[in-house]
Amino acid sequence: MVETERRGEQLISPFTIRERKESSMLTVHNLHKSYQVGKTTYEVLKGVSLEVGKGEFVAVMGPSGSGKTTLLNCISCYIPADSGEITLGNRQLAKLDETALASVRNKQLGFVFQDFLLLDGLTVQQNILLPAIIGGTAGPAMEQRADQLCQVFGISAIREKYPAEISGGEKQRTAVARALINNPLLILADEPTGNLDSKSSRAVISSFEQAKQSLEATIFMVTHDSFAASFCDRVIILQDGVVWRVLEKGTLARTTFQDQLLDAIREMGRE
Ligand SMILES: Nc1ncnc2c1ncn2[C@@H]1O[C@H](COP(=O)(O)OP(=O)(O)OP(=O)(O)O)[C@@H](O)[C@H]1O
Repeated sequence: MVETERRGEQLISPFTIRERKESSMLTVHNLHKSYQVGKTTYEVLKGVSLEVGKGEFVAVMGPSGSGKTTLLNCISCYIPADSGEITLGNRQLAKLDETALASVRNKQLGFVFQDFLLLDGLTVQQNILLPAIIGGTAGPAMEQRADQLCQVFGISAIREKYPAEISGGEKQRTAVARALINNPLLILADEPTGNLDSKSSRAVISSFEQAKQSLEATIFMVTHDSFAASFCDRVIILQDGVVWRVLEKGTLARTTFQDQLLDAIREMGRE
């Protein structure tokens, strides 16, 4: 019998997820995660299943406390899930030891954080090379890749400058270039437009679009921002630790897709 689970209005079949695995960069299957606070156990992820295909730009939205950051932290290998499967490329994360997980974090994942976390004492080029330096792969080939990334993101002219000497938009593009230096399987972005005005948010999203188009990057972004999410191929909405709905952009205009997202969020609030 084919096992299915009803999550809000969405019917999820584990077999649908497995069938699509061939082109998947990330597969999350029936993920559970609880936190223990004193004697109380809080179940935060209650069976999350989702899939991100190679070259897709996917957002996760949902109300505060719905489990978005917890999900991201499990995928990032920062916290262990209680049960379920996370597969990155063709590797199941639960089967890896600490050393292998550290290597996945450094070489196969790229991170973009809300405040970008550039190191003030390093130039733009050195910041971009940082994951390669940490991973022990820095050298002429990586320096060449850093130069290529600077070209892709239009920051070649400022590569010898320090973060204090460049604009906010240039910092954001540097952070996205850094996330791509190791040619990761997946970029994980946690509220990358969270503290930004609309012009700077657009700059971040343009960097992701550029990464997707020029470098076939796969991007998984947690956001509260329907404007940022409306540029994505797909938006996964979490509610109370489960996938409530998945919206596909398809051929819709960005503004129409954003309206659909806002309608869905309003509908969720009425339930
Ligand atoms: N380390 C922890 N220990 C105990 N409870 C936690 C811990 N981290 C998160 N939680 C709880 O788990 C729930 C989900 O948190 P999470 O940060 O994943 O939600 P979120 O959807 O990212 O929220 P937000 O949009 O506000 O960032 C919340 O109720 C939170 O208080």
